Amino acid sequence: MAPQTQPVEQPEFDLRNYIRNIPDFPKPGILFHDISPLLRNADAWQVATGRLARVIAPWQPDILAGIESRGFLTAAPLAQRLGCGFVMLRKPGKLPGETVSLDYGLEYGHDTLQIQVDAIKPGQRVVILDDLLATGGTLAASVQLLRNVGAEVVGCSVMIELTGLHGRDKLDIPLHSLIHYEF
Ligand SMILES: O=P(O)(O)OC[C@H]1O[C@H](OP(=O)(O)OP(=O)(O)O)[C@H](O)[C@@H]1O
Ligand SMILES: Nc1ncnc2[nH]cnc12
Repeated sequence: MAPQTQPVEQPEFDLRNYIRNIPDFPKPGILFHDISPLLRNADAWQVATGRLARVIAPWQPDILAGIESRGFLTAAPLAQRLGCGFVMLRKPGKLPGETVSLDYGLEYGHDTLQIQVDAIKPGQRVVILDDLLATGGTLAASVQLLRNVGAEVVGCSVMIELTGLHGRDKLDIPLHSLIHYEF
């Protein structure tokens, strides 16, 4: 087996080359930004998580919260790397024990996220991670849900931001994104 090379962080390493853009998925008119090629390329994944770690570390979080399901992909390994705890924000009916829920509006319809009531100790500093910011409804609801259980939400980070949907306008905390598309 060839020795594993240490991926070097190069500013010119363009993560967009590892995002596959698929028209009309899951519905006509949606351009789906698929992160699967990035996840399966060891160098691209190292570069992406390294860049995320450098942004998140100065926020000095105690906890990284991942939004089901693609938010788990970055939140769990980064929590381990940064010495933080990892907390799950899940879709309804998945978490055992006492939970707190928040309903939020989507472009069409609504959705719900849940957290375990004892997931956060009062005042713990939390950074929220997800794969993608579109309308911002999911992240804005996550901020509120975490505040409802006592968190101090100090920032959020996504791999992809769709700037044309102005999701960041729904947030009152710093948002960092690695890659931008208009839609
Ligand atoms: O900014 P918004 O308009 O709220 O949309 C962004 C959300 O949509 C996707 O989640 P999805 O519900 O598809 O879940 P998944 O990660 O389980 O595929 C994505 O992973 C974000 O969580
Ligand atoms: N355009 C998009 N691509 C990938 N995931 C999404 N989640 C919401 N909108 C999305």
